[in-house]
Amino acid sequence: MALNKKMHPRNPYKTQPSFKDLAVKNEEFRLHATIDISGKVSIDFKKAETIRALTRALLKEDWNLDVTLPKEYLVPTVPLRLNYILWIEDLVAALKLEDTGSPVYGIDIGTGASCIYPLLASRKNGWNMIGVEKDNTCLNHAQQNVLHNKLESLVKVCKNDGEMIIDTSVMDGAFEPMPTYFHFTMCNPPFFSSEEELEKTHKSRSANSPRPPPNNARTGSANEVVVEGGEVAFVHKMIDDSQQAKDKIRIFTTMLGHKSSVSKVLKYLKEKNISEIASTEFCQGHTTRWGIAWSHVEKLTCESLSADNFVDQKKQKSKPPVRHVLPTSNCAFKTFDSLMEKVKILLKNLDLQFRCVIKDVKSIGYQVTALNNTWSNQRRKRRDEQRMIKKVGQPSEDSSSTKCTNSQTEQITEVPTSHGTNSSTDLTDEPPLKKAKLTESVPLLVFGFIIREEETEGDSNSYVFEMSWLHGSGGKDLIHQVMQYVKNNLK
Ligand SMILES: C[S@@+](CC[C@H](N)C(=O)[O-])C[C@H]1O[C@@H](n2cnc3c(N)ncnc32)[C@H](O)[C@@H]1O
Repeated sequence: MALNKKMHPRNPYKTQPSFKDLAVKNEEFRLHATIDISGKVSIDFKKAETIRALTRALLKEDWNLDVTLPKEYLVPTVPLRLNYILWIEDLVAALKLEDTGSPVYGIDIGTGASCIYPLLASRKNGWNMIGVEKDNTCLNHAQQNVLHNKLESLVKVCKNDGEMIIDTSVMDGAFEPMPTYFHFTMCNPPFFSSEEELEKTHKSRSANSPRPPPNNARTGSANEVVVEGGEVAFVHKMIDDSQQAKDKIRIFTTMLGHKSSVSKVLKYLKEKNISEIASTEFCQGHTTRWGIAWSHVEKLTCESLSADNFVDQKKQKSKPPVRHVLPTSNCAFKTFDSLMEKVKILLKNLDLQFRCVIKDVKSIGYQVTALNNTWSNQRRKRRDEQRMIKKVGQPSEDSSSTKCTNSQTEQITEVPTSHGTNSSTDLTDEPPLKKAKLTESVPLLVFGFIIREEETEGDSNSYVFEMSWLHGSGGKDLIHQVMQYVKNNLK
């Protein structure tokens, strides 16, 4: 799996998984792995069985999902599926749909035999998902996969046998209580218009094509990947259907398999007077896919949903993250858990909204939102505060600006934060996200913040901090300031 740097910043497979570790942990995968004389473990991506074993192993070992992938059916690649889910996380977060306090509800159109998107989205984020499927065999397998992984309270599988691709009747009674609306739809549509096109695409890339032959074995039945008119016709129909579903679903999204389809779909959205549009690329290894999102919510003024802005966002994302490496030997926090407690205190002190998006034993990733700049001029604010204390003889009521030095953080655990009722004595609780209307102004800064412990040569490990700008009115340079604040307060 040649993975590249253009993956979503929070995609855990940005760093190629160790096949050696996977082979040690997972017996089924081990049977497909070979080890060379230098001890390097590799696999043959041209064999469908091997791809299947790899996907099953990653789902099992990284996501605790035991998924049956029937022969002759599409084998989903996990890094790509995550790239799509992570993008939806960004859309949901940037639109503040989550902030209404209700759980997230989504619909996966054409969920396939694996039911991969609902399983991953519910396991990873606790989202409530409906997987819709037309093909009976896929439907049965999808249902079994949900039951086998005990996710039936979060994932419902529904048959679609009507003409509509987006049919809101699947929402009726799926969840109790019924949500007022669903947050999003997602779809990996059949890409091809005929079996000939499918064959041609595959062959043209293997013989005299200037493009290199596909690295991976082809998987999937014609039923799954072929539809009349191909993906463009399928998505156009989905756009038409979305008009009728606009009161019940906030964002509609789809993946596209051909670059040439992107401009056609964007043009169609414009023709339908849909102005709230976003697009992105999903990059993983040698394969690129495209994502399109649209919304019918009127006056949905969120810059992350505008196509132009999204292009900028993409450019920003491809820039390397701001990084800080701190050897554990130079750090007061000797365990990863104690460091994380400290980081959370720092984020809370700055009044930043944050939610965990990836978690592992030695790594954690947050999406962080700043509505205001609370990190600049901390020293001056502290001096003013001290002067006030001396003058009045007691701390001022707004003590939030005094919460930033190491010496004070231990007391902070007893001090109510400016979230009002949220006294942060329990540091494991993340602050609740503030309620916001969809039309509320754009945040100053939204960034991904990954902290992990890395093995380094010698006696001590290092803590690595990475901040990746996502969007926000203040521009990307602000993350340097936030990183500086974190550095200053971790000494
Ligand atoms: C390319 S596969 C995607 C499977 C899975 N979501 C994945 O990403 O691996 C497309 C799926 O959509 C299903 N499908 C095609 N038309 C559909 C429709 N109108 N409604 C629901 N599912 C449909 C196919 O049966 C197939 O399982």
